[in-house]
Amino acid sequence: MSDFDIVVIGSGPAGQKAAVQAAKAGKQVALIERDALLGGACVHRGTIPSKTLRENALRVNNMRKNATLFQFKLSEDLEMATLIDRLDDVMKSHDEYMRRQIDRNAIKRIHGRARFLSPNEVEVTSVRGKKQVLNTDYVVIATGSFPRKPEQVPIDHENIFDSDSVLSMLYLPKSLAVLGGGVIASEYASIFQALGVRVIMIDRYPRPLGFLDKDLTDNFVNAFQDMGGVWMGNSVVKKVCFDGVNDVITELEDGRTIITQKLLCAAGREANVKDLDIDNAGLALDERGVIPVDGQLRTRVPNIFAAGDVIGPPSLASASMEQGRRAACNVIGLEVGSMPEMIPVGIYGVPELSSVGMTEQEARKAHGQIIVGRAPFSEIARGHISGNQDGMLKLVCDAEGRRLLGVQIVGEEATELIHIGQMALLSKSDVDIFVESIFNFPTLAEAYRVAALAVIGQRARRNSVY
Ligand SMILES: Cc1cc2nc3c(=O)[nH]c(=O)nc-3n(C[C@H](O)[C@H](O)[C@H](O)COP(=O)(O)OP(=O)(O)OC[C@H]3O[C@@H](n4cnc5c(N)ncnc54)[C@H](O)[C@@H]3O)c2cc1C
Ligand SMILES: NC(=O)c1ccc[n+]([C@@H]2O[C@H](COP(=O)([O-])OP(=O)(O)OC[C@H]3O[C@@H](n4cnc5c(N)ncnc54)[C@H](O)[C@@H]3O)[C@@H](O)[C@H]2O)c1
Repeated sequence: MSDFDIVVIGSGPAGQKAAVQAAKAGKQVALIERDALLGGACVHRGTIPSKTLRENALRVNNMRKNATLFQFKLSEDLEMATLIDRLDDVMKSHDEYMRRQIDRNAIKRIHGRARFLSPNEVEVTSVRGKKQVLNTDYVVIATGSFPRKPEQVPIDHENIFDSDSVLSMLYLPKSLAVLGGGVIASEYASIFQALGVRVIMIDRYPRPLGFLDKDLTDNFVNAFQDMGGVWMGNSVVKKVCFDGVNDVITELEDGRTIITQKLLCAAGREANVKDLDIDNAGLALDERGVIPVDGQLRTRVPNIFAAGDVIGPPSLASASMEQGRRAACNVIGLEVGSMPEMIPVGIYGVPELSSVGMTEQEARKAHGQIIVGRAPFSEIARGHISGNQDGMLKLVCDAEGRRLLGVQIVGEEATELIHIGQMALLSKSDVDIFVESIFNFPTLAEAYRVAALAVIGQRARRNSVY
């Protein structure tokens, strides 16, 4: 007899949803978390902390933009704690809500470090060193990821930080080098720049966020540079060191040297299996360094499933939650099919960026001729009212100008607005739906209508030519 039907390791977005789904189906579930608080990287070191800092950065940015209305200057030596003042409350309320949810679903919550003894036995060691062994029919691994530490970057969490420690800085620095041009780097670089820090972003690629539509990344780089930030593309970091006094020295492979007060290293993440002894369960990482799974999220060991960052991209809280839920459904035998292919991306930089479906470049490659309609927020009444005129929404359509292929948005509310386009894409609607439907006014959603009219105008011109 097993102690549990399912043992879930990790209480981040993937583990939480897996445990709740399995318990709701009447299974005996244990959720193991090594941290004192529930929620994983998403709540404690990632999504929620960075977005809390961003809220204050947006306030500062808005004050600066409205300098004629307010006499505004950030105080010298501003403590980071002031800038993330709401974070403790946000994290505690999240932990409380998760605890209540776990308890009311009769999930056994166990705090301790889990490791496999065999495919059906998980040993948990508490902080006091007490060990217990859980026998289980199934396991869902949801242990997430941790920041990659490149050899040449000696992260000391005092001068040279990673994304786990960057918010533990005591004071807002005067200058910051950000190593990386991915999502974490772009979010933090633009947030700190909006707060008035002199930020230099360094990446080996020519532009940041290379997977996004070029219009969006151009807009992001321009906005970052307009705030005073420096983007250094095509630059490989060779060595980083603290000078022992005040500054961090970053040497590039081309011989250039950058001196800043602090450095944030955001050079990717690695699957977190350090303590799990996965080989005892018959598992191994693949060549990408993640736990490989099939379309049902099952590993090569039949009773073990995995979900979230530990299985690799897209490495998003949003996708991890759904993977967790689906992993549990597959364990139980509830029909859920495979994961949706169309996953939106939301980047909470300053400005905000969001994308779903094809970029303009991908669509041109796949379809040759396409029609693109743009709506600058400066042409939208709500943009004028709220002072959000810097954004843009772009609809990417097929050559006929009918079928929607993708939606790309930059500017405030981009991550919310994208879902309208996502629903249109999923329901395979023609672009005309945005013109034939009536939206609330004034809203930024009007941008869909304006961009659709631009597409329909080009379609009409094209048809009259042919
Ligand atoms: C700075 C930053 C910002 C981000 N912003 C966003 C965003 O805006 N939107 C978005 O969708 N995604 C965002 N992400 C990504 C998101 O945080 C992750 O995709 C998500 O947290 C992954 O969820 P998970 O459940 O797989 O793992 P995690 O959230 O990493 O949780 C894993 C849990 O497992 C526990 N654990 C690990 N090993 C063991 C063990 N041996 N025993 C017991 N417990 C263990 C850990 O303590 C942890 O609590 C961001 C990430 C970072 C770093
Ligand atoms: N809003 C969101 O959805 C959100 C926010 C943050 C993080 N995340 C997730 O977290 C994951 C990790 O993000 P990340 O930004 O750390 O990783 P990443 O892999 O996206 O980017 C790392 C970057 O570092 C650069 N780099 C590495 N070593 C270098 C060197 N020596 N010199 C110059 N450049 C170097 C790489 O070229 C790359 O562009 C992402 O996959 C993302 O899905 C999502």
